[in-house]
Amino acid sequence: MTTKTPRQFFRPLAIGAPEPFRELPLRLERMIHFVPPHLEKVRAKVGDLAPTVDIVLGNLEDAIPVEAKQAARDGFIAMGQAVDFGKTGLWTRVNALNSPWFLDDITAIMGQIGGKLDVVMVPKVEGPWDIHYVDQLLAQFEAKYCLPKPILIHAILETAEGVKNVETIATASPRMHGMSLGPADLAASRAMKTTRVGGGHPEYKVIADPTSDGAPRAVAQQDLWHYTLAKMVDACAAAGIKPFYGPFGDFADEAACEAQFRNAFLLGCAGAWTLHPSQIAIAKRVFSPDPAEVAFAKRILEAMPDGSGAVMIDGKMQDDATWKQAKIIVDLARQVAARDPQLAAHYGM
Ligand SMILES: CC(=O)SCCNC(=O)CCNC(=O)[C@H](O)C(C)(C)COP(=O)(O)OP(=O)(O)OC[C@H]1O[C@@H](n2cnc3c(N)ncnc32)[C@H](O)[C@@H]1OP(=O)(O)O
Ligand SMILES: O=CC(=O)O
Ligand SMILES: [Mg+2]
Repeated sequence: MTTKTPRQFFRPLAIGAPEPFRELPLRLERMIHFVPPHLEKVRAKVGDLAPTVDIVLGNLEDAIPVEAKQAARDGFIAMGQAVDFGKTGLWTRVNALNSPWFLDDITAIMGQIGGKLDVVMVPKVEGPWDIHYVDQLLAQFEAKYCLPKPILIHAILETAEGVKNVETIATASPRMHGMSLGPADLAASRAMKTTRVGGGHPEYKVIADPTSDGAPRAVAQQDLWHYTLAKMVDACAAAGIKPFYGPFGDFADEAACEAQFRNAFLLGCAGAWTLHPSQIAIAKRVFSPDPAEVAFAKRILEAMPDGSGAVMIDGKMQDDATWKQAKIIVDLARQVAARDPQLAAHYGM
């Protein structure tokens, strides 16, 4: 595939548009909280909700009824204008590029709250061509409305073709913020035989060989999403952008939601989507590092002030590589501590 030269890659795509970021802004993004903005009752509480989450996202795509598409767009704009989001990110998930609503979504939002918007989440991204189109369009709106900072793009990985092209999507533009796994649409795209929004399936398992005594055979459920999540994490990490787990639809099963989120956290994800207020505490718990892990990581950094050599701590060998792992945990804890005084106390920061 033909790619731009490095200098061209970082050039604004419209005269008067701001320079693309060379590095992503450093932001704590443990949960992307989805708000249905066509519902006045929910919108009215966004001012109280905003300080309790890292990102508020106004959802315009799936889950918004066709007859409420316009109300959702208008509601998101009204909410964006009315609320002071402070340090909380303001995102929107626009309708898909092939839908009758995308162009009006982006035109209205950029014209009215482009200056407050941080990230546009683009669903059903199939390849870099989708990112290039949105990239150019955003640059034109940024120029038209003299916006001082670039708006970032977050892609949802939720089609088989998108998964095939994940690496070229991740590197399509300096505007790329990150990517979320969309297990519901991806399941449909792959013709998986499930009816769930994320999580495991009891029938996706391996079974031990039969034994001569006929004892019950051990069975272990496998993770349906491991392959895709790992592929996405590598593509994002290599491109210097952020991977996220997406939605977990069974609100009543908090333990399964927590397990899904924790697998994503351990594998390298920065956060996950929260679809219901009950999932906010789960995401906060999972995507803020464990205080005991932070304490151990601090001991590694203290034992190896310049990050080199080898030392033993509690019988375990530490070297440059564990120092780097420890630094990731301590840096994240610092970000969390700056936002959450209670966790700051637990971390001793
Ligand atoms: C596969 C995908 O694309 S996933 C992404 C798309 N899906 C979404 O965005 C769904 C977002 N969530 C929602 O729309 C709602 O949670 C629903 C419609 C699924 C369920 O809503 P309800 O039936 O009202 O749930 P429930 O009765 O448990 O809600 C409890 C309270 O939380 C509020 N609430 C529910 N979800 C949210 C939310 N996402 N954000 C803020 N408040 C919410 C309700 O309004 C209700 O408030 P009240 O006590 O003042 O009446
Ligand atoms: O949009 C999310 C999904 O899982 O589909
Ligand atoms: Mg989807």
